[in-house]
Amino acid sequence: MLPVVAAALVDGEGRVLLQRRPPGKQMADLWEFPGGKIEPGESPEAALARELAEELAITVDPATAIPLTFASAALGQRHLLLLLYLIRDWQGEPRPLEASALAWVLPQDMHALAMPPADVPLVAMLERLL
Ligand SMILES: Nc1nc2c([nH]c(=O)n2[C@H]2C[C@H](O)[C@@H](COP(=O)(O)OP(=O)(O)OP(=O)(O)O)O2)c(=O)[nH]1
Repeated sequence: MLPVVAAALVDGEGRVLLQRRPPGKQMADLWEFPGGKIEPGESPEAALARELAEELAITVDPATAIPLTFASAALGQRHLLLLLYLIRDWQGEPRPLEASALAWVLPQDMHALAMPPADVPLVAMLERLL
């Protein structure tokens, strides 16, 4: 089992921040929610704050991360459990420290982007929940 946390960072217009996976990585060039693997002993919220600092150079208070929904999907030989959190407050302007690009996208417009298979039901949930 691969536990992963990811963030739906939402701006005042209801757009969500996506990042593009860089070339050379697994699932290169797909658009994903910022986040990553939970390390042993780490809480999901702490992992999320750490990943957002590493990937976007923003500061998030783990206590303000709101559990939104999750995805459960096969990923090669492993099984991905992706916990998606809603984040409305952060400090700093997101910068693509690891991604090849960032984009603010309305959930309804995400269908036009190539995203990991596990993210497809998450997009449908965002359309209903945001
Ligand atoms: N962050 C993120 N990961 C996703 C999404 N959808 C999805 O299937 N994943 C997968 C891709 C990766 O296998 C895993 C996330 O872990 P990661 O981002 O730390 O993995 P990675 O391969 O990019 O990095 P690494 O092994 O070099 O540390 O979850 C998503 O929307 N956001």
